[in-house]
Amino acid sequence: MQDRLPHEKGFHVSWDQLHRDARALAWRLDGHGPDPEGWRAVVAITRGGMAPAMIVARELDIRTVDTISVKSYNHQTQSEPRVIKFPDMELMGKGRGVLIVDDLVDTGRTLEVVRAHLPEAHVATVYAKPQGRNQVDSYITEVSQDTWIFFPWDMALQYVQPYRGTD
Ligand SMILES: O=P(O)(O)OC[C@H]1O[C@H](OP(=O)(O)OP(=O)(O)O)[C@H](O)[C@@H]1O
Ligand code: HPA
Ligand SMILES: [Mg+2]
Repeated sequence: MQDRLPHEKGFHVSWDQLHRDARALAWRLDGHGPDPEGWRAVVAITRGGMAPAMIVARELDIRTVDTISVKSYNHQTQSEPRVIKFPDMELMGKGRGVLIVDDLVDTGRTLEVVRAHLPEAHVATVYAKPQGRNQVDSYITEVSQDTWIFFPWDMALQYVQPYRGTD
């Protein structure tokens, strides 16, 4: 993470906001599957995609939920991202009718690798940055490239000094 920071701006997402945005994503996807019976499975990109994927699967009544895991770093040196855990590929096929869900797209490198294995799947993220936006079929909110998105699972409530400090 060190090499991704500092970003100029921070976009802090609460659990409540994430829930609303993931629901909005589900509603947007409803009825837009390639087949009349609707989306047949959700594949979450671990780990950040798991919370939004659960919310999307719940809203759209999809019971087949699987995961894909992509490793971008080898110890501390950056390497080509590769899949280290696949979903059930017999079930997923080329991805037709499958929703791939992640929390966000940044550079798009993660999605590029995932798409190569499930080329017919629909890729949906809750948030998107411009550099990776063309790797995503559906998203809810765009933030600028120099914004770091802070997710609720990476944050905690803590005391802050009043704006007008006391001496
Ligand atoms: O578009 P990219 O530049 O590839 O970045 C986006 C990916 O990076 C983050 O995951 P990360 O690899 O940090 O793992 P995590 O989900 O386990 O936190 C995020 O959850 C996306 O999956
Ligand atoms: O903006 C971000 N926030 C959290 N994780 C990330 N992984 C890549 N970009 C981001
Ligand atoms: Mg991730």
